[in-house]
Amino acid sequence: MAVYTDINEIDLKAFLAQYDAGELLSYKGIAEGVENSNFLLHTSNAPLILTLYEKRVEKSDLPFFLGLMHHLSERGLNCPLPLPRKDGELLGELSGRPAALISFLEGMWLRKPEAQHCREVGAALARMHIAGEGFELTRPNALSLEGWQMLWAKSEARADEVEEGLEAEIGAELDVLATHWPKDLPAGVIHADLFPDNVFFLGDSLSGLIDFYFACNDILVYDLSICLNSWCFEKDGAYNITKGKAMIEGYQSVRPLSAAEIEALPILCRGSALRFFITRLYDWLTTPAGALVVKKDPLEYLKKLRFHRAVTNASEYGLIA
Ligand SMILES: Nc1ncnc2c1ncn2[C@@H]1O[C@H](COP(=O)(O)OP(=O)(O)OP(=O)(O)O)[C@@H](O)[C@H]1O
Ligand SMILES: N[C@@H](CCO)C(=O)O
Repeated sequence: MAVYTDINEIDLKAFLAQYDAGELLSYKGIAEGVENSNFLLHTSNAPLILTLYEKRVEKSDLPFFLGLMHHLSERGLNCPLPLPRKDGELLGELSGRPAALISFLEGMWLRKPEAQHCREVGAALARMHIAGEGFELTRPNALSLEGWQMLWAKSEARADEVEEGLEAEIGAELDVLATHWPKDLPAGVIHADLFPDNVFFLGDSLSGLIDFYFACNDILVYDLSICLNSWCFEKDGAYNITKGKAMIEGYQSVRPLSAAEIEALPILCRGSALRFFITRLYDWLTTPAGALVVKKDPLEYLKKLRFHRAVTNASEYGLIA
């Protein structure tokens, strides 16, 4: 559940008075999500999402995230649009936390995506990469090689509590990734967390992308590797090559991949599997028992990492040369 910070009606009304958002009719906390506190507001104008940014989001990064949503939305990508206050600022404060109002996107996320949905996600991801061109702010990826090393340093001593032998296995994996991580691939703004719960569909049509709070500048095709990891494996841990093929074809229908990007896919998939393994492991070891948030299973990503380690060629993901 993700309402870490509670709000009261008096403060909320005072907050809303800083916007042209209409009169407050009702509000309720949204249980989904793990990072921030989200509320759905009904006003005499349009419905809105109120987000209170919690501890893992750096306040100094918020102009990047909110500015990016504005930039992408202006370029025709369907994503939430931050509402400016009457003084033009996109960011305010409520209950002692940085807070923003963003437009409500219709749709819901798919619990059981099929290959056709993966194709749409691939195409939408590529459209996002193109729409991100020209965005003037930059943000390095805090969760790339260096960030993984930092989180690992805080977790490695207890890793074997989760599975015997992990300390050695992940230490070796980080060394391989540091040595072989690609350096000269096309880069730009990436979403960096485009999991199924961050993509909305209306029926079978993709209606929008949400949750840009890990967005950053990095290798574009690394973003595709994140989507292959989060959309194209089945619950039993098996890679679904039909979904992978559809996703890559969808991506390439908008932004064809270069030979160098294709060649790098297996190592990028290893990196992105490790990224979610490490953040989940850290949360697993540090979230206090009894916290309201549902902890995500790090071992799901360990399995995926092991799968990618055995991949020798991008064709094993369904890519047809
Ligand atoms: N613009 C929006 N329109 C409609 N619903 C939204 C919007 N933004 C967020 N939500 C709702 O709030 C939920 C949580 O949002 P979000 O994924 O951004 O939270 P989070 O705490 O950053 O989560 P996580 O990083 O775990 O995905 C979404 O699943 C969705 O139900
Ligand atoms: N998508 C991430 C969590 C939040 O960003 C995960 O599944 O580990």
